[in-house]
Amino acid sequence: MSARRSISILGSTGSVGTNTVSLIEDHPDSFSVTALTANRNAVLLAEQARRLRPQLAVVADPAAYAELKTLLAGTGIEVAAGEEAVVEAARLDSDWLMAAIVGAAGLKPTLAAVERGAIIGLANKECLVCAGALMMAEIERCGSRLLPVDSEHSAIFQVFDFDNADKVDRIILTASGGPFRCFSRDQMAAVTPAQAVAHPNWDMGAKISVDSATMMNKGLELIEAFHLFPVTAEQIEIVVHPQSVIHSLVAYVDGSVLAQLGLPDMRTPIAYALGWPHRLAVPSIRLRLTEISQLTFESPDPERFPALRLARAALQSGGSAPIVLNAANEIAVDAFLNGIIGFLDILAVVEETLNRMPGRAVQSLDDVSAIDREARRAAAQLIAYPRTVNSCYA
Ligand SMILES: NC(=O)C1=CN([C@@H]2O[C@H](COP(=O)(O)OP(=O)(O)OC[C@H]3O[C@@H](n4cnc5c(N)ncnc54)[C@H](OP(=O)(O)O)[C@@H]3O)[C@@H](O)[C@H]2O)C=CC1
Ligand SMILES: CC(=O)[C@@H](O)[C@H](O)COP(=O)(O)O
Ligand SMILES: [Mn+2]
Repeated sequence: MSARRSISILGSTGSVGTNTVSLIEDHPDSFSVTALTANRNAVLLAEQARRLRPQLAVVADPAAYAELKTLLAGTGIEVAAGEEAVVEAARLDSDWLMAAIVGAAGLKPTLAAVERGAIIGLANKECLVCAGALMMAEIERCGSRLLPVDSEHSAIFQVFDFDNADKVDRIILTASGGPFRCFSRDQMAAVTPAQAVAHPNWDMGAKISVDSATMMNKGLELIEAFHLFPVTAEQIEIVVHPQSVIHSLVAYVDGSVLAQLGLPDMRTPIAYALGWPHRLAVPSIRLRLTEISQLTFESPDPERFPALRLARAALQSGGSAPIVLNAANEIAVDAFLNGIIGFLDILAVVEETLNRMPGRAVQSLDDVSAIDREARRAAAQLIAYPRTVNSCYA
């Protein structure tokens, strides 16, 4: 790369965010940093800001403002707080933005960056699940560019022949199967949050780790793939591949199947998007085929992992269903992590919320926001849970 690319990171203190920061620090001549945002981890955000010298550092939670301000006093870095300030951070002029907030809370700031035509590295799959059609239309309208960061979608992006999309037979999304791949339903009933977040291959934030354990992550990724690539829902197949080395595949009409392989390390898909259309060097990551004893594949079990059925049905219904699926899942996962409900209750809450909310059309972001709020309330009521975390609009 010749000129330095200016970068903003939404969710810089999270798992994807810290990997992005570390890649930027490994390539000081290639990048400068414009804005960093977190929810409430002011200590880590301030450390990152002192090293990367952004114009602006923002915490979404106003309660963390005083701490951030104190920690960055005298640095000349502007400090702000609140959801609107996160959106303002996304609006600041940068070439490239990493969307790595977790949940539907990432939708509004990501759209703010789309509107100014930025290149977006998209980790936050929930915003495509909730507002995929609206978001893709905005990207087209505003001349923005979406680069998938989710490992499977980065893999597909790298091997999908967009000039011959009609020659694609299907996309094969790989799934690790998560920590409970071989558990019976009875065993799953007793698992703890600590067991659920212990992913066998990937080191990720708590919410996505639980999603991997229920396989709702793959359900969300099915919907994400539908919006990112010119294929029908029926052309997206899910295959369990416990080693997470083949990150996904594209099968063509002539029988050729192209795959992207790599170690299960998010720095690879993040580096691909950060450097795009060039490739960044990440010398510490090397896949050595002779060190891998085997690559295996299985069909997913719909009985033990009902998330796959629910997500596919929501995608096929369209309209409000994917928004309800996502919102109920966010509430249920949060309740599980806080010890309010059991692991199997997560999908029971999602299914019951979908049953209780009649499907309706979605025409605008206001519709998305209203359905999201209603679904959070419905799911929280089902479990008498007082929180409605991470709404796409407060
Ligand atoms: N982790 C991974 O390897 C992968 C993640 N993804 C997707 O990327 C996204 C981020 O995942 P991950 O990094 O694991 O998540 P983490 O929980 O590790 O990090 C989330 C980040 O978002 C911030 N945040 C949380 N809630 C809010 C909010 N309401 N408003 C503003 N900021 C908020 C957090 O701040 P704070 O630290 O202050 O709480 C943190 O910076 C998710 O959508 C996930 O599905 C996709 C593929 C792989
Ligand atoms: C790293 C990444 O992209 C995650 O979404 C990962 O794929 C989770 O693994 P599974 O959902 O396949 O268990
Ligand atoms: Mn993924």
